[in-house]
Amino acid sequence: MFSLSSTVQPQVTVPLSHLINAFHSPKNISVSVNTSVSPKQHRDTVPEHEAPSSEVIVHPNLSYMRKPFDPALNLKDLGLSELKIGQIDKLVENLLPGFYKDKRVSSCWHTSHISAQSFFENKYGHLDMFSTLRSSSLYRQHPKTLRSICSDLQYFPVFIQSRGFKTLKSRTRRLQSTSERLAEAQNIAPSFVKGFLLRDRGTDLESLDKLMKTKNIPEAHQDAFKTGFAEGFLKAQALTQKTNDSLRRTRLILFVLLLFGIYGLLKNPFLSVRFRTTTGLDSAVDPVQMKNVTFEHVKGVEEAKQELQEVVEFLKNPQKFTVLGGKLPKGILLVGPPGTGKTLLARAVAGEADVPFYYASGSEFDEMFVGVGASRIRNLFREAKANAPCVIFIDELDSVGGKRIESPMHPYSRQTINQLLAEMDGFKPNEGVIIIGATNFPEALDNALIRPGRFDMQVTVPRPDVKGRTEILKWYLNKIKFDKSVDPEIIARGTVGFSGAELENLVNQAALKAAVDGKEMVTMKELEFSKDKILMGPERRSVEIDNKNKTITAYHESGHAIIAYYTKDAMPINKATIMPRGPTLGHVSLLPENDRWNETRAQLLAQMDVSMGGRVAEELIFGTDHITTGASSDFDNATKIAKRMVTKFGMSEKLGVMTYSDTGKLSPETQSAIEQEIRILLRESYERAKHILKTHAKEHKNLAEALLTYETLDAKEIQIVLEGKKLEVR
Ligand SMILES: Nc1ncnc2c1ncn2[C@@H]1O[C@H](COP(=O)(O)OP(=O)(O)OP(=O)(O)O)[C@@H](O)[C@H]1O
Ligand SMILES: [Zn+2]
Repeated sequence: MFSLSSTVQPQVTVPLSHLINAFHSPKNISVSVNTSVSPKQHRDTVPEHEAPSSEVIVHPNLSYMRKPFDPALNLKDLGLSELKIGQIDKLVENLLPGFYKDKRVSSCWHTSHISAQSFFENKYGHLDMFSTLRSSSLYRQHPKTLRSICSDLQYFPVFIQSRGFKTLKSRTRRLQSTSERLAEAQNIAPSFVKGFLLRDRGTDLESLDKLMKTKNIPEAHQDAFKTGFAEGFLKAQALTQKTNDSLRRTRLILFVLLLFGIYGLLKNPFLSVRFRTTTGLDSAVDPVQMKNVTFEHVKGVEEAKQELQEVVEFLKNPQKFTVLGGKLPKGILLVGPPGTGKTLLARAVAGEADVPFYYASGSEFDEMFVGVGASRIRNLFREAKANAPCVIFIDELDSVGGKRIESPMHPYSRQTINQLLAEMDGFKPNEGVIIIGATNFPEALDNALIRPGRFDMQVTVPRPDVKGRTEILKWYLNKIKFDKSVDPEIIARGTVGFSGAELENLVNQAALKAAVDGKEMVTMKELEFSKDKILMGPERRSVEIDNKNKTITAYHESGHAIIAYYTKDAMPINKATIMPRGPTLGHVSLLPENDRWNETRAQLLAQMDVSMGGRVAEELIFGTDHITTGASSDFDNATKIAKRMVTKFGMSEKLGVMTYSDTGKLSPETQSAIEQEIRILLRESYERAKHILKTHAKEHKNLAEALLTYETLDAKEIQIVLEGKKLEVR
């Protein structure tokens, strides 16, 4: 493996400004108002209502609803943004005499009980007349005249900044003005506030008539002026209607929620507990019928399945078992690493016996409130007993039944454990309730829990062996489309230590990769790809590696490969690549023929030699001055093996068949003897690797060149190159 040391690791950096732009540009494009209001200011201002300006409409649910941005609707330019509602009334009254009276009455209008200054306000609230004015046809006909009217209006005594940034201060100031206050009052404030806000409205305006006269709007155009207003009105009306509808809806929802809250409070003063109790418990005591999951679905854990088989028989017919006086365990503890199928097994037990399955996670019972965890346990068991025979499954049993000292973090854990113990003691073996607990740390469990009569049967669910992994891979491969050439066993051999869940993920990722690449079927290539991805992190195709580093990596990796190929006890090669992945620039993967339960001295030495191959290659090809940092993890690996050989496996003649566990506590002589032995093993290994690479210099060169051309070579291709044959062009 050619590992990247942190000093040379190239980093992909995204300039901060790009990020900022990426986050902000959409907002900036759509609207300029309020984007820079800080969250605090939001909090301070949201209970009130944002003055309806032409761009932003704020709902009480605090979400901003924006009309699509229309650059033509810029009130500020017109000088109309600072207009009072009373002024609008006058304007309309003058422009369209009788307009209010004649207007069609919408079916859902409602009477305000606080009278506003005009009928229009009472009925429609505050409208932004001037945006509608601008969008009307009149504006297009008389842009100049209208603009000057508007600029006159600007000098009316109102001090409202309706665009730009909003501050708390400007907000308060705005509240003292009238038109927006009205709008706010109508939209969100309760009626007594409305009364208060409306009291001091005072608007005495010059009539628009006068204005029109001073601005000399010709007679003939006054009709058009009015029509323009009418058009604008209708548009604005529709908009207000929409806003009001949604406001009403939100208010209704809030009201209902409030009612619920009050009801809860009346029923139980400890509101939060009650809420959590009911919701949490309901979910805990809902049984799931697990007919569809059977032992057939759980692969690679044959022993566990066999042990659980008798539990299934018992659940099918509890009486039959107890007639003879035999006792079945009440509780079964499934012990194993995460993702090995413990939950699946428990479900399969219920499914096989065709009984209800109650699932609960230990962490659900861990409560800050007194008695809640315990009462959940009580409810769970009550439900289960009523529906026996059944299976109760408690995942993460250690988080409820752990040996905890009472800590402030888990104040009532003791109570919860005691409740669990009491419940388990409280029913008879033939009642037909089986409790299955799962844990990754059996040693963390409270001793009281594993006494006879409680969780007294332990079933280990280990990580699958190569046979188990093959079965699991086959099982999940059968759910996707895969090529005939796929050999699950090869993948299984390369995935030592994978759990069932990880293997499922591997197959899934391969399927995704095939889909992304537009393939019709999953092949070995995708499976290998996703295996490497899970083992080593994603490929880093975007990383630009210069030719010099590529060449070094190619020789380094072929060094490993050549040693592996020509050393008798080394594992067979599976693949060599110079594709950067995770923290590495390239790697060679070897595949044990089988899971190795034991390793011989020769095998360990061979592993060390293969590790040395990378650095030796660099030294031989580029010279001592040009060796790189890329071999550090190789040396780690080799040193670990050598150390274990000396201190654990009794494989050093000098130190004999003895183990040395805590090397720090040994005498200085012994320590230095151990160091000496490790050093010798490593040096000899280095020399062996050098010898092989010198002998096969030609093959080494060929392989490195093939890697530079093809980036990745599989076992067969490596063999072809090393036999001196030509690779087929891919
Ligand atoms: N042996 C297996 N056979 C088939 N599928 C498996 C196996 N092990 C795990 N899986 C798959 O992985 C998923 C997760 O496994 P499961 O939740 O049963 O693991 P677990 O041991 O309960 O893990 P945890 O300890 O994290 O709760 C399962 O739903 C299943 O799809
Ligand atoms: Zn290496």
